[in-house]
Amino acid sequence: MKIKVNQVDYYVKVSGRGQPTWLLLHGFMGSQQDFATVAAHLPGTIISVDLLGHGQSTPVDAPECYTMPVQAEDLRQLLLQLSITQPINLVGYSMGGRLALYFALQYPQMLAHLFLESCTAGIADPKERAQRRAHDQQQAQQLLQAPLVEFVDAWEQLPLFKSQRNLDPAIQQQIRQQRLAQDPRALAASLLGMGTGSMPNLWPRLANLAIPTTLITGAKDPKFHNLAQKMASLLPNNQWKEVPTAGHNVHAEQPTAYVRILRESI
Ligand SMILES: C=C(O[C@H]1C=C[C@H](C(=O)CCC(=O)O)[C@@H](C(=O)O)[C@@H]1O)C(=O)O
Repeated sequence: MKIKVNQVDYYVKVSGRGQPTWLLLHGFMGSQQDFATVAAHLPGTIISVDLLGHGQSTPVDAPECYTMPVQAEDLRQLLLQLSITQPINLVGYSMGGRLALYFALQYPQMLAHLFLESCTAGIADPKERAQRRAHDQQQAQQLLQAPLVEFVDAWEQLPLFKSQRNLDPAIQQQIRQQRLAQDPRALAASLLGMGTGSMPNLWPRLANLAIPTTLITGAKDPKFHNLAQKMASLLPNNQWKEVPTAGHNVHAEQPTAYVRILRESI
């Protein structure tokens, strides 16, 4: 179904019923389809959303619409429109994890449990942050000037996704087709508006996040293993679950282990 929030039509899929309630946030170039397998094996009510500019939600090419404050407020209003009044379990993967972390810091009263899969709290060092922002801007320009297929081809070669080559070819193709179906203008705006180089530095705020938090990483993703290790040292109420045979996208590579972590953590 489509839910209008601040002139944006968000595509939302609601499955199951009763408690607990889950909200699942996909990653960059993803959609609610990413979590279809996971959603089918969770108890209660599962809300999957196509984030702004992704999937079937309105493609907007204004970067200022993609900032974390705007997107987190949109998600808050979306939950209110769905009459969600009980604290929910919020699950975010990669870009969706960065947004989930920001949402948790802004609206802690709305959450029962926070799950952060393969994500970061931003970049604290100003020089590193500027370098990343420049990289995000360069990638945004490529999205605007070159065929999307060239961007997707390069993206698939990132070290984070090397372990995905062990996936069933049909699943690999599904992930690829989902990326190719995105609106490149919206993807560029997303990178500029809330890319890792643009998002607020949330590291100083982690010590104040009292919500039970579960960090999830794949052992074949050293970069985000190290980020999770640093987050685990700062979050006051957390557990860290690492899946030995997975890379960056744990839920796609090891869905059974992933669902077990979610179900056993709440
Ligand atoms: C490449 C890096 O950063 C990107 C990697 C993962 C994030 C993501 O959402 C990937 C989704 C997917 O393709 O499965 C993405 C993000 O958080 O927006 C990052 O830009 C890196 O080395 O940090």
